[in-house]
Amino acid sequence: MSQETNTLYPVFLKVRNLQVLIVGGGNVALEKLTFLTKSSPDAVVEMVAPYFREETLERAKQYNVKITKRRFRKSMLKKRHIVIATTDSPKVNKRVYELARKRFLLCNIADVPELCDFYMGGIVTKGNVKIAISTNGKSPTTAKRLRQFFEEVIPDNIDDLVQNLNEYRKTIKGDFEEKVETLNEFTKGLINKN
Ligand SMILES: C[C@@]1(CC(=O)O)C2=NC(=C\c3[nH]c(c(CCC(=O)O)c3CC(=O)O)Cc3[nH]c(c(CC(=O)O)c3CCC(=O)O)/C=C3\N/C(=C\2)[C@@H](CCC(=O)O)[C@]3(C)CC(=O)O)/[C@H]1CCC(=O)O
Ligand SMILES: NC(=O)c1ccc[n+]([C@@H]2O[C@H](COP(=O)([O-])OP(=O)(O)OC[C@H]3O[C@@H](n4cnc5c(N)ncnc54)[C@H](O)[C@@H]3O)[C@@H](O)[C@H]2O)c1
Repeated sequence: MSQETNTLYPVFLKVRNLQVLIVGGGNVALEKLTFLTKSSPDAVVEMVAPYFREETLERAKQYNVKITKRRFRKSMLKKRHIVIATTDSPKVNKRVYELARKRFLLCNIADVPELCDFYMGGIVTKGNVKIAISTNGKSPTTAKRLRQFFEEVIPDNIDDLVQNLNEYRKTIKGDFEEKVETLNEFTKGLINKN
């Protein structure tokens, strides 16, 4: 039996430097906006839809998200890096996807894996440490449960280790290779109990 492998390549985007458009303002839009801003409160986002849920408007206000109350238009893809479509019209979602592809924009049609250039993942954040989880689009529920599991088991003070090593690395003398060796020697006990 051949085992499937996840070949997606994860990256950690500086969304404060990117222009993100969310098409739609309903339940799914709120869910995507919530996870996006939870992980990246500094994301630069605009939302376009004729109708917005009250909770979406509240969340948007909290995170300086620009609200545009009208139907999606092609011109709204100008000067955009990423577009996420969440409308209840498969036709509109498909159009967003096709226009985005033409412009080489990264596109996610929420909950429609075949119309996604990337997937949103489960995300665990502890200070400077962030873990992103994907099930290759196969089981969002598993991604959510794994996220909850790692939120529990990763100690809140994991960031102290990062901060301390960041300080320590500034004090080490020597060339690049010596520094790498010192840092590796210093931390090897973290994974090898012997
Ligand atoms: C991780 C997370 C992030 C986020 O949403 O930002 C995320 N989905 C989450 C939850 C969730 N979504 C759904 C359920 C109900 C259970 C279920 O239906 O399975 C639950 C669970 C729940 O809510 O309990 C519905 C759903 N989602 C997709 C489909 C279509 C399909 O699978 O074919 C359907 C069916 C729609 C329908 O019935 O029509 C598809 C996608 N959802 C993804 C991401 C991408 C793959 C991620 C991966 O590789 O694992 C992908 C491919 C595209 C995308 O949307 O990016 C977030 C958890 C965040 C957290 O808690 O930390
Ligand atoms: N609610 C869920 O949890 C859920 C789960 C799985 C699948 N879905 C599916 O996802 C889709 C969206 O669900 P929802 O609950 O967010 O719907 P919703 O009715 O809450 O929101 C739909 C949004 O799309 C907007 N919209 C419609 N036409 C538009 C256009 N031309 N341009 C811009 N925006 C437009 C509406 O104004 C509204 O803001 C539906 O097809 C639904 O069946 C929803």
